[in-house]
Amino acid sequence: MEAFQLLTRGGHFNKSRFQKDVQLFQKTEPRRSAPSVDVSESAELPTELDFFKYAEGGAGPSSKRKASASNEAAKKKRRTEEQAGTDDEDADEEEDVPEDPQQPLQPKHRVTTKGNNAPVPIETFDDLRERWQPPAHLLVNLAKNQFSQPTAIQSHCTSIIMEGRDLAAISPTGTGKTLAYLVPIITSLQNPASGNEDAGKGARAVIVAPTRELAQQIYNECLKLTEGRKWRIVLFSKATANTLSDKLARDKVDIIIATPLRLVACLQSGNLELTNVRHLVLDEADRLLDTEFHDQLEEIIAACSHSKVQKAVFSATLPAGAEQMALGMMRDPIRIVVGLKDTPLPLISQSLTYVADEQSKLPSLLTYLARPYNPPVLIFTSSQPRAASLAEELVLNSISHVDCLHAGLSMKGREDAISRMRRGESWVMVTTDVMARGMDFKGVREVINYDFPTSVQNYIHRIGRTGRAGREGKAVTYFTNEDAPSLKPIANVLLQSGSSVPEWIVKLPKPSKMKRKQMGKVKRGDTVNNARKVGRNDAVKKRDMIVGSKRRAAKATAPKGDTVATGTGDEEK
Ligand SMILES: Nc1ncnc2c1ncn2[C@@H]1O[C@H](COP(=O)(O)OP(=O)(O)OP(=O)(O)O)[C@@H](O)[C@H]1O
Repeated sequence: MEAFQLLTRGGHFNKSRFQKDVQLFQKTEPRRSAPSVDVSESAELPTELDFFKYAEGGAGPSSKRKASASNEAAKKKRRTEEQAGTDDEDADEEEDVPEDPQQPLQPKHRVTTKGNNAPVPIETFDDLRERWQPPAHLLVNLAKNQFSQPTAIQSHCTSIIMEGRDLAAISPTGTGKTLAYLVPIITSLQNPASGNEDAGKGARAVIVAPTRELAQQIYNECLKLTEGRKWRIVLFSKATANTLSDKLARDKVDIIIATPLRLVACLQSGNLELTNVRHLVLDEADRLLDTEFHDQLEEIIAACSHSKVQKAVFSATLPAGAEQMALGMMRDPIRIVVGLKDTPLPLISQSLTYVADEQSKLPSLLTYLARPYNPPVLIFTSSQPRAASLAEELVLNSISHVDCLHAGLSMKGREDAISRMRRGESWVMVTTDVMARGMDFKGVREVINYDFPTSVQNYIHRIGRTGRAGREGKAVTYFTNEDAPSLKPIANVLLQSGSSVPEWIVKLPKPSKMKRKQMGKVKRGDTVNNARKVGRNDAVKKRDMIVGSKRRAAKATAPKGDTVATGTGDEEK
């Protein structure tokens, strides 16, 4: 009877009487995968992270206070620098450059200029009209696209390019660098004093970008600004390269927008001359000046042989080596930096999330996506197979509107994915670094670095896909035990741009040169879910067994002397 009562109506269990037994049951279950820890919120070193033996100092309550103090100090330092216009990294270089009293105050970002006789920047697009008489349709198109005021980089670059000066421009992601060169180029090509007389003798401006997607985006911006007027703007592809084999057709071209490979292929085939080029722009210059593109860039630069060719490089990041290379190919250049070099805008709230190991990333991401988030989210992985694998996993886990874009897709596949993203049909876009630079999707509110970035620059460009054109954004970066040696430089970027970092990360020693070189070289599998890989391996084994047993059966029944086909399962498929 007592047992029946217990089973049907339940019984009272005296917890205080059986306290010891209760404690036994209160022990937490071991977890299948390590939990993720958003370390930006917590100043203490989580116990799971004790493997960072080199994290100096304890993580008691006092260190918590210190952590917030150091974060606060970093924020304060940044505020002071922004107000006073000092830049640690650039301080030495700037010493002999007096502040130009004629420069208008930039409302949001300080601007540092280096070089002889930097021209006075424009304050409004009306200034552009008064000083250089741009084509009327350009001003109409600016207004039509709600570009009412130039951004800081546009104010400065417009007058620098209009005055015929070579230029290295560094400005944070999403601050309008594309228009900073397109507006003055369109103005100057229309202007009799600066290039109009050479019209009809071949391309007068060449804009080079590292990816096809970015070249396409620049082309679209160019079309917006030139609408209503017959400009011949060419986005280089195999098809246009064929059209340009006709000299009459190519002489009419005004502006070429291309990736280095396509351009060089056309130059080498003898179907293109760049001798009439007045403006050569390298967008994402540090990427273009990388070893991968180096030879092609040299060829393009050599082909732009006009005595008055003006060179300009643009990027949100320009490491010292790339900057030296860029300035080395210029005449009396002006270097301009908006904000702090290699620092994202504080509009992007950044955080680091500890995920222990590769296998814990997927559960962490699924937990993240199970909570309310702001679509579209851009998720960066380190390789094409990983991007495809992660997208597949998300779909299998019922995440809605998942999309994938990487360079391994067909051209049509890539274009379609970009269009879906622009139409707002993709809520979760899984991608690779092909999307890390330059791509402008205004609506991207969150970026997740599923795989740790390969360098500080890579980090800045990836997270710069959000927080564009004055909007706020959020960036989350997963890190595993293996990423530990690369954590410090990224944490410094967070601090520099006003996001908080716990004390134990701040205290990590600066990685050695060798460790820095190894950044981004962590080996990761092609699939993001090993369990599924095991499933696949089993399937392959099963298939091979069936093939083997069929072969044996065929051999047994075959009349003596007949040969039986042998081979691997793949061949039989
Ligand atoms: N003057 C302006 N007024 C308002 N919006 C602008 C202005 N100039 C550019 N924008 C918008 O700002 C966004 C970012 O511009 P853009 O892509 O040129 O940035 P970027 O600095 O080149 O970024 P990245 O470093 O990522 O390449 C775009 O959506 C663009 O339309």
